[in-house]
Amino acid sequence: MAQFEEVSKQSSLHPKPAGLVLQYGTAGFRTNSKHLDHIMFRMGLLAVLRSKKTKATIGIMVTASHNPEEDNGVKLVDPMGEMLAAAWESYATMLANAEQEELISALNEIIEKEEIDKSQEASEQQCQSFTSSFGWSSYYGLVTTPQLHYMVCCKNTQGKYGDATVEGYYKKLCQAFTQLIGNASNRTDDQKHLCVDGANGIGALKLREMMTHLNKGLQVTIFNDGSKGKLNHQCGADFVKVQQKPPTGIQVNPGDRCCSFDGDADRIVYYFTDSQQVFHLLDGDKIATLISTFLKELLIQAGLNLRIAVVQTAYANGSSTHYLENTMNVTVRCTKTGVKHLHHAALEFDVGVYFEANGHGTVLFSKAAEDQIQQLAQDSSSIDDERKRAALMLQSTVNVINQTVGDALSDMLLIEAILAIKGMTVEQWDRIYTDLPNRQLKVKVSDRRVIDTTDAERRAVSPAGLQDAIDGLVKNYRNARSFVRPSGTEDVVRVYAEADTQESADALAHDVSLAVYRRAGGVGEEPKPLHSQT
Ligand SMILES: CC(=O)N[C@H]1[C@@H](OP(=O)(O)O)O[C@H](CO)[C@@H](O)[C@@H]1O
Ligand SMILES: [Mg+2]
Repeated sequence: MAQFEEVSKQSSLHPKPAGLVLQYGTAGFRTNSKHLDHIMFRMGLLAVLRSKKTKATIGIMVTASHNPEEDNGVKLVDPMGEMLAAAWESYATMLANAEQEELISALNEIIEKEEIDKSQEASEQQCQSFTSSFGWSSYYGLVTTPQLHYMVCCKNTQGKYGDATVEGYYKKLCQAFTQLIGNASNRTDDQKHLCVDGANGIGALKLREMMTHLNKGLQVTIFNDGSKGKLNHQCGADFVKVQQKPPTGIQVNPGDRCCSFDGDADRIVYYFTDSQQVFHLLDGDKIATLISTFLKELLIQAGLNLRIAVVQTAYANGSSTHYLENTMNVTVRCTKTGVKHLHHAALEFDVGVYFEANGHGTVLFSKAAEDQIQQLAQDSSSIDDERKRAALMLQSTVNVINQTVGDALSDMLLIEAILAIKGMTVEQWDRIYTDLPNRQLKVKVSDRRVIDTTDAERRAVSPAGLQDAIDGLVKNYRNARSFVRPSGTEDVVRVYAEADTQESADALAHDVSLAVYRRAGGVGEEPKPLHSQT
């Protein structure tokens, strides 16, 4: 058929480097940008098929996220703004790795398996979309990843979620924020002030745009705004979380409230240094705790009987899980690493707060929850002032949140509003519970797939004996926990350990790294005791 000839011709202009094999991982394809030309072309093809299948607009995001500048990535966004459906991830991998001459049959295989309409009319449309720059319905240029997710959802819900423009996004979020902080008593300029590390990425530019809609409800100083530093280099949310220290390029005075975005602004972590110059990190777990506590209190005040839960991964600090379950009485679920797993689990509740410890997260409200909140907020009859006020705050909270995906800008507005309403300082927030000291390490092995895990990645089922070894090591420390899993985005095995002291956490992480090295085919030098490794 004509369109396939055209695809063949075009694809030869974007050849696949010989021998290159890539996998659509946790966050799409990601590698050095030099090797991604054919991937971009082929993901355009896949997006057309996905759009045909779902009869909806599909998003394509090109981003390095939290990775170094020379890396890049591409991922597709499904109709409601969620991550690409799992079955299609394997189609993406198949298309990406097909040799030039296999590309058409790979496309045909997808078309057949998914029963995509091949009628004449559909073929003509398909042909047009295949060949005319893949038929972009909108090209948004530079936006944050969550802004794209948001706009895809707006497009496919005929504007019910909001206007499918960046302007519409700012208006919706900022209006909700302004309404929310109407509930905060008079704040000083100091209390309104926040230092933001933009990771030299798109978040810095977009925050600056958003500020013009905020009407002085928040004052920010933006560091690492991309005017000189390199993307994610010694800065950004991932650096701050993993290194447990402030980014370079930011002036932090004791007590200043600071936050870092990652390069595409879908992650956020907060931090401050105290008067002793000690650094305190408020990561995804502390954020989930702050938000879920706020929501739970409002639900009680509003008299709404809705099921609220927090979804975490095995990387969540044990103290956060303990606090949520035992002090807050909130249901906690643990899923595998990767936002799509958390998102999926959060959908099972009326109010599902999900955060990875690294600061990627959001809140999902069920249709029933939104309806009940809305009804109560609009009820002008008999409900008392407290219930009404709580319902209105819940309504604004729903609107300030980007439910499609974790969003640094939206999360930041919500956190700032909660702190303002509660009159809470960053130190008070930090004192809600104390993190268990922890350590993350990486071990290189010849094939990380030899490690298979179960129980939301908390236990290794292979290679034989590894889990027993880990269990034995954990027993040597107090309040200790450790697990290992193959990374989905890097060619390493990740080791996590926590214990009562930093020394113990470091020692346990090292012990477990050695066990992985010895039992799972470690390559290179044996892991050395800590402080020589990061
Ligand atoms: C420990 C950790 O932070 N892992 C990250 C990282 O996945 P790995 O599979 O661990 O490489 O990148 C993912 C994509 O951004 C993110 O979802 C996940 O949380
Ligand atoms: Mg990111």
